Amino acid sequence: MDVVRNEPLLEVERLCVDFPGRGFRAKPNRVLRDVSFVIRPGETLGLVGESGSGKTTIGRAVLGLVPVSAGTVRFDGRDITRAGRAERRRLSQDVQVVFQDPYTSLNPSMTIESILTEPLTAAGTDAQEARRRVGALLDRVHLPADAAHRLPREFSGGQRQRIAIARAIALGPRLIVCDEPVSALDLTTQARVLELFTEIQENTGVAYLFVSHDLGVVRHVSHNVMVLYRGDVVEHGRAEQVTADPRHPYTRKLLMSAPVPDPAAQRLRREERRALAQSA
Ligand SMILES: Nc1ncnc2c1ncn2[C@@H]1O[C@H](COP(=O)(O)OP(=O)(O)OP(=O)(O)O)[C@@H](O)[C@H]1O
Repeated sequence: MDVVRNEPLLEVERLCVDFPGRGFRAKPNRVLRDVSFVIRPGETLGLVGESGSGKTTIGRAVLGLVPVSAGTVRFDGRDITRAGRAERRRLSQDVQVVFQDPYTSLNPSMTIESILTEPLTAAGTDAQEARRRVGALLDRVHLPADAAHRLPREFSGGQRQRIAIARAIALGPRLIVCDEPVSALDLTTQARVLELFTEIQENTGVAYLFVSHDLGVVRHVSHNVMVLYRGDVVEHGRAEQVTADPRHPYTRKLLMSAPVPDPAAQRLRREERRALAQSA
């Protein structure tokens, strides 16, 4: 993928996040240490690492959902680390999120039309105009117009994730934090939803911070990849470089555990894993 060269949209510099330690007088637990990266308009940064490495916390820090202990998060040149409620509301038009679980991220009692008009009316769009835009939003995620009057439970996991994507793009954001957006889906559905993310990016120029534990998924959609291990960045570079020529042993391990449908490639991986285990 060609990286769009431009001024940074999101600049995270030496970000540190602490959570309170467990127990009386316990020291705070530092879960992110000096994390720095840049995302330019139209670009995707894939963030990978095993469970507990701090991926979600980075996304939450960008969304202003966790307090930042040190460092800065700049969006469009402005430090948003300590943005107040009014600025956060303004930012919510520019920065949106798609969560992992398509079964819990949509309100089960709301029709798809209500789910999609909610962000629009909250941002001041007239209710009639908001309803008018629903058909176009559904079309952009390849769902039929009659989906508008149905409830989330009538849709499959992949279709629900399409609805969540339609909601995320309703306000024309410039950045979407995608937190494990395909992890709950089967492999075929994953591939289709990843294709949709790419198509939307090509059509709108939106940037993604794409969080996943699966390097195999991340390399399909990312221009750059950052690998996180226990709160530290251990590798950061162009997606092709990180996946073809990983520098860090942890990245190599992640790469070898990524599922591949091709049996010959899987055999090769098994052999590589065995060789690596013997040399360790
Ligand atoms: N609200 C919180 N309070 C205390 N500790 C937290 C909180 N949220 C996360 N943590 C801790 O911070 C660390 C990083 O968690 P985070 O959810 O960012 O990891 P992750 O890489 O996204 O993992 P997963 O893939 O399992 O979601 C973990 O040790 C976790 O237990």
